[in-house]
This record gives sequence, structure tokens and C-alpha cells, in this order.
Amino acid sequence: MKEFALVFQGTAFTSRSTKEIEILKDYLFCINEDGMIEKLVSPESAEYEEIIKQYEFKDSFHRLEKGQYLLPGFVDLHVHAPQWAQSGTALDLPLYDWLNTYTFPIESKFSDIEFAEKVYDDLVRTLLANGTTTVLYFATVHKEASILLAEICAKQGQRGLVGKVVMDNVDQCPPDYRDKDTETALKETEEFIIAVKDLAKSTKQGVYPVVTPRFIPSCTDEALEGLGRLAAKYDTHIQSHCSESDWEHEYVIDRFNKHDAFALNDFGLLQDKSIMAHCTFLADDDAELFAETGTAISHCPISNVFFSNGVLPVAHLHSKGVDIGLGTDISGGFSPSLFDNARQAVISSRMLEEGVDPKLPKETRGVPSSRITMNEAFYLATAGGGDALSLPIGKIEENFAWDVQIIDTLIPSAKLPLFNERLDEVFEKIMYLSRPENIREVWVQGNLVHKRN
Ligand SMILES: O=c1[nH]c(=O)c2nc[nH]c2[nH]1
Ligand SMILES: [Zn+2]
Repeated sequence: MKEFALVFQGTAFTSRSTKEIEILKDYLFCINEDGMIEKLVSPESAEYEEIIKQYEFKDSFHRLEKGQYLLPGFVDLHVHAPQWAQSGTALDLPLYDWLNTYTFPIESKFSDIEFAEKVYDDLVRTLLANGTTTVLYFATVHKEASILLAEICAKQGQRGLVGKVVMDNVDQCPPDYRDKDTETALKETEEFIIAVKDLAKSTKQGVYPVVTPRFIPSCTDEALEGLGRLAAKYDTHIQSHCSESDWEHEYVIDRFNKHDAFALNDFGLLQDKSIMAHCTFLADDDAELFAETGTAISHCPISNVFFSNGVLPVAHLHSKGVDIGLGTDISGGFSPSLFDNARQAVISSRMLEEGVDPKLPKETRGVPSSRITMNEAFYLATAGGGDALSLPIGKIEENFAWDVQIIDTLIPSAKLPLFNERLDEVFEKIMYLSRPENIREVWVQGNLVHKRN
């Protein structure tokens, strides 16, 4: 029999569809040298006992202990890495004022590479400890610090997709925090793409450059067009913010007489590897354009409470065929945890359905059929993120990367209230009640990247 690099034995939860989970009870998970899941073996299979006999005394064999369960590693589709330095503060202003008062000033400090290293090193470690194995990052306008973030992901074993942010519109960006000019912005983006592609060759899990116009207001037409060309030339992912708040949505209508989605598409920025943050103000024809082009949404439910003037209608957008994943949006969202964001996604959807003003007549209060379940929120945090990025991640399934978190429900400091429930109920309790202490181990592409004793 072929030698596997790793064999795990235990029970896993993974998404079967947007609404259903699959429970793999007492399975064997066989992982190859490349860190990919080569085989799932059920206890009913003829080779089950044979594989256990062959591996059980080897270091490569990992039997989960009582009370431990496997989940796919989370995929965070929206993190502003420099904003980790202000996480949990500065949440009192609307988007435009927040950017100018707090966020651009803190991001400008990332010209200091030593400061950048401290913040980025801490952030990547924290996200791994929260079970997040793949992250789509905005860095800053600074090329060196952006490359450094990719290097830190590579070193810590996280699958990082990193963008050097482009901000060249002098009307909207402060003089001490923007690209020197459009030509420099495009030249540095190209150099950044080449450097990160080169770095990726020395990693097992991969790191990826991402073309990153911050959002339409911060970019000139020339920059947006040039970035569309660079993404096509180097076949990169693309990320930006889209129809995210009333101010931003109106700004784009004033400038282009159309919505963000159509404007971004005109510049070649909507394609299968495009991921757009927030999208709260997407109209139905914008959503249809997303579905046609394969563009995905990073849903950031905590951040949306503070900055988006609304709730993303996840159920409606899924019914339109739009891919959606989940994002923390550090630091518009204060929490680095996708567990917290999955919970908020469910809560926000319930509030959208029920409405928030009990004084209004019941029939006019909310938007019917808006609620999502925790199964759907889990899908967003895992398989939805993998689909959005077009990578084989986010599911515990053959030919997917071994990106997993081991949840321990019995540790004394954070024991979950489990009293012989069915496994689907265990799953629900894990999703609603786990804390970072419950995340015992995190693996990316077959490498152990976090362990809590
Ligand atoms: O939530 C957000 N955070 C940001 O940093 C940002 N920049 C543009 N638009 C934004 N929205
Ligand atoms: Zn953002």
C-alpha cells in the first residue's frame, strides 16, 4: 500500500452544500506528501482496520482524543493587516471620517518596516490561533512592507493572499498616505506581483499576490485600468471594496453615473478570481453581473454594523448565484475570529428578516426569507471562501488541502456544555460556543502551524 505522510482518525464536520453539513464519523483521513487529502476512509471500508494496523505506532498517525473534532480551517476573505494595530478602537465615526481620522494615519506608519514586522507577525499568529488558515489581506501602499507581510505568512505557514494597496487619487487620499503618482503605483504593483510569485516557490501552502485598488474613490481611472491589465497579465486575484456604504455608493454614482459593479467591470476588475468586500448596496443587476463574471463577495457582518448602513442579504444573493465568503474586516470589524463573524452573520440575518423597529406594523418591519442558519454561516467561513478564491480549500474532502482545526470541547478552561447530544448538535454548539482556547491544533497543507497545550 502507498505510504501516506499523515493519517488522522476522528470525526469531522464539513459543508456538503450551502445549507447542509456532512458528518464524517470516526473516519480515517489520509494525507499525501503535498499536504493534500488523498483518501477518506469510512469505518465500514474493508481497508479501515488494515490502515490503522499499518500506521497506529508511527509518528504520522494522529488519533483525536475524546471530545475532539475536526473542522476545515477558516478562510478569511477580508483583513486590513495594518489595521490590527487599531483593532477594538476607533469605531465611533462613519466610513469617510473613520478613514481620514484614524485609518489613513495608522496605515501611513507602515513605511516603518520594523513597526510593520511587529504588527504583521502578531496578526498572522493571532489569526492562525483563531483557526484561520487562509487570509485575503490588504496591506498598505508601501511595497516593502507589503512584501514583508507575504514573507511572514510564508514563514508562519499561513496561506496568505496579499495586496499592495493602490491609492493614487489626490482628491481623495491624504498627501502623506498615497502612491507617489499613477505610474509609480502601477510599476510598484507589478514589482510586488513578481516578488510574491517568486516567494511562493519556496512555500508548500502558497502565497499569492493580489491586485488591490483600495476602492473606486481612492483610485484614478488610469490606475483602475492599469490594474485590470496587470491582473490579466499575471492571472492574479483582485480585491477591492464595492457598494459598501451610502457615502461610497453615492460617490461612484456621481463620478460614473453607474454602480460600483459596472464601473469595476468596465476596468476589467470583475472576474472569476475577484473578491469584493461588503457589497451591501448591490442592486439585482449588479448581483447578476457578479454571478456572470464569477465575482465573489466577502461578507463582513461585524464591520457592516459599524460602517455599511445596512445588512447584506446573504440568502437573496445566494439565490441569485453569487459566491459569498466571510471576512473579519479587521479593523472595521473588531474581532479576529471567524467564529464571532459566523455568529454575527446569523444574528444580522435574523434582524434583517424580523426588522428592528417594533413600533412599525409587523408586515412592514423586515425582509422576508432573509435568515440564514449556522450551517450556512459555517459554509461562508469555509467552503464559500474556498470557492470565492478558486482554491481547493475549505472542505474536508479528497483532493482538498489538509487545512484543519482540531476543536477540543473538553478542555477545563473552556469546556462546552455537552451532555450526550447528537453529532449535528455538537457541531452547532462548537459553532456558537467555541472560544480560541478550544482550538487545540491548526494545520495548513499538512503542516502543524499552531498548537495550544
Ligand atoms: O471597511 C472598510 N475599511 C477600509 O479600510 C476601507 N477602505 C475603503 N473602504 C473601506 N472599508
Ligand atoms: Zn475593508
